[in-house]
Amino acid sequence: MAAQPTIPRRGLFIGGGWREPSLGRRLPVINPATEATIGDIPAATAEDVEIAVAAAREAFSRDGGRHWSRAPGAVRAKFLRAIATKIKDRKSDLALLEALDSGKPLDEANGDMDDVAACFEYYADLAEALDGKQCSPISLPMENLKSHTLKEPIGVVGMITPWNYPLLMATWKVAPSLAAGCTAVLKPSELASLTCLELGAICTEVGLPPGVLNIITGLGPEAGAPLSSHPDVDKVAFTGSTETGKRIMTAAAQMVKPVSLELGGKSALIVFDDVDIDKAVEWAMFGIFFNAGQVCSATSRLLLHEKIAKQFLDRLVAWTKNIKVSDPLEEGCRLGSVVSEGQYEKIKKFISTARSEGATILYGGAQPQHLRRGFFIEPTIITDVSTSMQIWREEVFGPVVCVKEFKTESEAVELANDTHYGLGGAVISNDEARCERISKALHSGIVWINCSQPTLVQAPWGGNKRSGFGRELGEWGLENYLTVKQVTKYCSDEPWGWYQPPSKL
Ligand SMILES: NC(=O)C1=CN([C@@H]2O[C@H](COP(=O)(O)OP(=O)(O)OC[C@H]3O[C@@H](n4cnc5c(N)ncnc54)[C@H](O)[C@@H]3O)[C@@H](O)[C@H]2O)C=CC1
Ligand SMILES: C[N+](C)(C)CCCC(=O)O
Repeated sequence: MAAQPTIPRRGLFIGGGWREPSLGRRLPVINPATEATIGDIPAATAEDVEIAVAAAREAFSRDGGRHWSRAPGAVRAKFLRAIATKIKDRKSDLALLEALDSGKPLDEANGDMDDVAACFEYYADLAEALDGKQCSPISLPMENLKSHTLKEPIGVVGMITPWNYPLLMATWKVAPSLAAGCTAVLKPSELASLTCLELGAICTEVGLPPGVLNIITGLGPEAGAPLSSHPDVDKVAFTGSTETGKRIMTAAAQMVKPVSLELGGKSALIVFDDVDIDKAVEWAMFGIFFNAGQVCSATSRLLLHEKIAKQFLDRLVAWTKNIKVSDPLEEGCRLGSVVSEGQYEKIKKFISTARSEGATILYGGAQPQHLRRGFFIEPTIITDVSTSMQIWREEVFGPVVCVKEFKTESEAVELANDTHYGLGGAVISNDEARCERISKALHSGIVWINCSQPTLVQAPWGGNKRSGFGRELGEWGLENYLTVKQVTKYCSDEPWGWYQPPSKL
């Protein structure tokens, strides 16, 4: 097991320095794998939100924006690359903090830190490329007018992020918004804020201009709500539950503030009868057991062709029995604890409701015998599911997959689309034409073919329906934080000629 680090005691990161929260309150940090309190984080309130937003506003307009918001993208790129380098230098201690804070396996947390660094580097490149995209001419059918566009940073961004990928989900917002020239106030989840606070320390080390990124930890209603309704915040970017997303959108609507929302999901993985069963089983597991299923795009509904269903489930159970469920820091751990007691209770309730509604718990469903402390739940496979059951309809956000069989391709698509959500979807088949057809037929923002979950920083990420709107990552992620200005010039020597000139007499 890795050595337990000291948990840094941080304040709120505002205006380039650390501040105690105005009301002096702090929240405990609980390691969900041991239930031990391992530290605390500041609890910001509306007073702190005021100060943080003011710092971000000042940084946005400092010196007319010469040093940040209107500076060449290359200037901002330098800082983003420096942050990436520091993340890489501190990879193992950040990963350890994140594993202790969230319960995810250390191997996963290490991978997340690689993704964080790669995301900062990617948007450094896009910040540079942005300079070359300015003043792009618009083709017009007349000679006397010329138009071009300017892409400008949207302003001060409020970011409210979840606990499932604490630093990565923050980075998906911080990196592109800073690349665009915005300044920001980040409010990570109270359930896992440690690595986001360390990002503050890194910003200081790389000399990021004060106020460009401010990080305030605290509870949703106390710190997140005043941020989402603040009149001086120009945009809110949110990842989290659909319920909170609705509240944020309502608050932002009062100021006609744009929002981007990356919300829940109930994604389906469709497996046809022409596949290599073991390969498909592994993807099905990765789709729902990775990060203990606490993934917005988790393929939590498994649709199996009836011809292979029995054999597939036998193999799925055999593979699942083999998953190492343990303390996240143990070598080879593949399933850690879920993030909190609240989440643990919620998942257990989902399982008991499924049982009482008549579904079969084919495997798992309880706390593992060997882990009596900590919020661990066995990887769980549920069959005999009907489309009216809660387990089919609602997001569990835990290591729980529900299974249904289908006979035909159209039935599979209909079942996959039978949800209010629209984030991800996946199909496994050796028939390429069928995979193409299904990728078009699924009502979701992301489709995986012959896999589930691989995520590329270059490719757009986001959902439809109640999974939200707006796209993160790729060039779409940068556009999220830019506004397009039209500049039109009259360039004829002739007068416009609409009104009669006054008589010269
Ligand atoms: N799509 C996703 O990535 C995520 C989905 N979820 C879903 O949400 C369920 C509940 O988890 P929670 O942690 O409670 O998610 P949540 O949506 O309440 O929390 C996400 C963020 O929103 C903030 N927040 C909460 N209430 C707020 C408010 N009124 N105004 C502004 N910000 C607010 C939280 O402090 C946190 O930073 C999970 O069981 C899961 O189903 C949770 C986290 C991530
Ligand atoms: C793709 N992955 C697993 C790295 C992140 C998913 C994002 C989310 O759960 O909100």
